[in-house]
Amino acid sequence: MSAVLSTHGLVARYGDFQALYGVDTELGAGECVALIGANGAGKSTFLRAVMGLLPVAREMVRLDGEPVGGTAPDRMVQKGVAIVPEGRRLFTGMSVEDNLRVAIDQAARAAGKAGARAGGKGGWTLKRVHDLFPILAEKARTPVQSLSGGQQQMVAIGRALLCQPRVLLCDEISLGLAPKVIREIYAALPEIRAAGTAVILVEQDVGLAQSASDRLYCMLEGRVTLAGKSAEISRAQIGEAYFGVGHAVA
Ligand SMILES: Nc1ncnc2c1ncn2[C@@H]1O[C@H](COP(=O)(O)OP(=O)(O)OP(=O)(O)O)[C@@H](O)[C@H]1O
Repeated sequence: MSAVLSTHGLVARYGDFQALYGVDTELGAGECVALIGANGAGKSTFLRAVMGLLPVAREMVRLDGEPVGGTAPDRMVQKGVAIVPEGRRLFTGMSVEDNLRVAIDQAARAAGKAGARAGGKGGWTLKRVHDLFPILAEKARTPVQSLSGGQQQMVAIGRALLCQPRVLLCDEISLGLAPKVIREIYAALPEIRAAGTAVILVEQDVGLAQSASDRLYCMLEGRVTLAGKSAEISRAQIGEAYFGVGHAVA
């Protein structure tokens, strides 16, 4: 597999506390990889470390083979990596459309063409985001804080897509949402991948993670304890990797 993104012995710390202990992963072009694991396993830390939100050594993260570890997040966006962060982090007080336009402007600046329409590799435009999540067109003028959690998540995903990513990092996009809304959001994944964007999904719902992904990694206490094709991994294997030997997932 030629990896679009890979990590090599990725180590991350919060001060004296070590949260990741040498994490090796690979993400193929257009692939969807799920990252599962119990609370505190290090999943969000992994995404933060990849995105340049935590200091890591250059060689520990590669994008198309180029060492990019520790590159500032705005530069990572320019290089084609976008994140849907835990908690969404929308610009409250701004409308749905203005939230999305921030990303369009950012992508245009990154492309060095002032005022250019979003025209990066993924070709994501406001219209395509509206096609993906029609409710965002209906609510274009609505302040984001008035939206439901699911609608806010759609804005967060749309905003990330408008950065024209080749790699999309999603942190717990189903958290706190109703099953119907989760299905709507996950239904967008095939189209995102069809646009050539590879996805890393951090997901607490193991069944959802497994069904949505090509491959998965399970983490426990800052280490990868299981890696393989999602369709081939058994619940017993996941149970052991998730909690340590001797446990099972329901
Ligand atoms: N800002 C921080 N400062 C110090 N320690 C942190 C910080 N953020 C996370 N940690 C610690 O790092 C470890 C990994 O946390 P992380 O948030 O990456 O886990 P996670 O797998 O994403 O779990 P969750 O599903 O709860 O978000 C945990 O022990 C957590 O307490």
